[in-house]
Amino acid sequence: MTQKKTRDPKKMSSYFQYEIPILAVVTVSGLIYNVGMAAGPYFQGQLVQGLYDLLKRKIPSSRLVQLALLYIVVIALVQVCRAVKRFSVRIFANHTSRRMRRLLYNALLHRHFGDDSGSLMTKAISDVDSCVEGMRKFTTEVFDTGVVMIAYLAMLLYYDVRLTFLACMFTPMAYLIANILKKQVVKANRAYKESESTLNTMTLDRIVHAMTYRVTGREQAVNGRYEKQLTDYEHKSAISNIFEGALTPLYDAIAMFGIVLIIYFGGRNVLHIGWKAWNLASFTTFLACFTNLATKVSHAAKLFNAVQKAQVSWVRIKPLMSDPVYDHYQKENPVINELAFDQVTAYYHGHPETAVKDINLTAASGQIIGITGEVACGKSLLGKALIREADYQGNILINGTELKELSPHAAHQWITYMGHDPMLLSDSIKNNICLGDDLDVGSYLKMVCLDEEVASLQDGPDTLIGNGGMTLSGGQQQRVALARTLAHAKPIIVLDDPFSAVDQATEQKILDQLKSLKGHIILLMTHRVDCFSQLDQIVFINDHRVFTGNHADLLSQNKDYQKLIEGGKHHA
Ligand SMILES: Nc1ncnc2c1ncn2[C@@H]1O[C@H](COP(=O)(O)OP(=O)(O)OP(=O)(O)O)[C@@H](O)[C@H]1O
Repeated sequence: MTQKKTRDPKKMSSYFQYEIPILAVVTVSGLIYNVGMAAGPYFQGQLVQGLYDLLKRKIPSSRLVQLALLYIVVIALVQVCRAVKRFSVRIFANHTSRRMRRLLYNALLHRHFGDDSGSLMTKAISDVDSCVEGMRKFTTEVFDTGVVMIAYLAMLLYYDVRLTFLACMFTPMAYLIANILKKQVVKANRAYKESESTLNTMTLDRIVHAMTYRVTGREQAVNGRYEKQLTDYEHKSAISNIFEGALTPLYDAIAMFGIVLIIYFGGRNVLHIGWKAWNLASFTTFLACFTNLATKVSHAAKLFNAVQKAQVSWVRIKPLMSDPVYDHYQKENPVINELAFDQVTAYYHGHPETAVKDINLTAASGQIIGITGEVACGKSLLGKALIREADYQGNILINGTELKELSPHAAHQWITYMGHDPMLLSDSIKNNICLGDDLDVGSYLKMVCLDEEVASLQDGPDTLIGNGGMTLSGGQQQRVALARTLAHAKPIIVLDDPFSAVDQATEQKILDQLKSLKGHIILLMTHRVDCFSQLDQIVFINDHRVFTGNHADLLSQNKDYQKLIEGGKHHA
């Protein structure tokens, strides 16, 4: 799929720039809606005046009905614009959320964050949500607060300049107080977010290491620490909520003082002893406009809170938003003709004792290579050498080019890797597979025989799977990870033990799907050797050495391989 390159993902303005067309719709509908909102007080005033005139028999009742109908039509139009605006803002937020998530997933795919990547990403995703929510509120409130306030203010000034200034004096006062309290709101929110984050980490740690803590007698100490953190979290969340919840009514109350002045001076205007000569309509319109304006002041404070919250989250995700590696990829995957290992000796960095020697293999497009051997013989090592997480001597050649001569970005165009740990995100099944791309998730679920199981879930592919995919079984987690790998498959696919948690019948079905893939070389590291007779070549690692050939030849020539196969069959 094509995705426009993010200009500077570390700048928040870039995310607005991308959505200029939809923001244009927001602007037009937002302006009509909010300027139209000022029509409400105008019509209310006219209706009050009309009612008064009707009672005094100055106008016929049909005139009032006409006015009421016109009011309904105008309000209906304004509401249509409101719906269009809200819908467009949602689209803007969805696009932005997708773009940010995509960058995060990209960072996950291409950068090493240690073993904690899954939970790091899960926290980052929740930050993206708060950040986008802040951007959405900002975009909404620019119109619903900013524009509408200008419209109301213009109306007030039109009716009585002096009274407008007098009554509106209290509005800047509310802002001033909001500004003074700003630091406290941010501080309380930051403390709350930090406490929440620590609690999340501790919860995860408590679940993951529950057994270890129990066995080593540390369970009580851990529980104690956890309870303490929970109390801290409750305390900080309460303070943060008090700041957020209590401030709005305070701003409202201050801003509403102006009403007293309007009733007094406006009353004088109606009695024709004030600054202006008003009728009932003017008084009602002025009062309604002011009340609406004052209410909007509190929205401005809300907007400020939302932006502050978004900023806290943005600061945390910003470092992850850089380097959109995806954008360096070519649109089409390159074509693989041959992958060759030529006299390769591979070993983990700084651990020559792990070396596996004599790796010689030439694989062609469309082949599946089975890699096996005893436990801890170095099967993963071969895949790790390909993604440069392990060292090697000799040559690994992709279409004749030495792997070490390729830049990390270029190398990434060639290889997709699925390791032991599925590293699933606390997100939906669909998002875990698509990682922000527009893909037909159904076809990938089918490839890994997960389509029926997912269809039976209440939300189907949109089902949320919890941290690390904990609401799924081990086999399901493995198949979601495999679907993700296949959904982003490059010409060389490395699958390290992808079937360890699935039954043999399912394994066979998935293997049939893998066999039907065109244009790939698949390296399949596995202990499960029953399918080996169906594979194109076998790499057998034994005692730090590698033997390559087809299954039948190895079986007849290599006694250790024979033993392994017999053992495998025995265990199957
Ligand atoms: N990052 C590492 N650094 C150093 N040594 C490692 C590292 N990872 C694994 N090893 C060691 O290297 C050897 C080969 O490990 P590797 O995981 O490649 O084997 P494997 O055949 O894939 O294992 P398994 O049968 O468990 O899948 C083992 O002795 C292991 O302890």
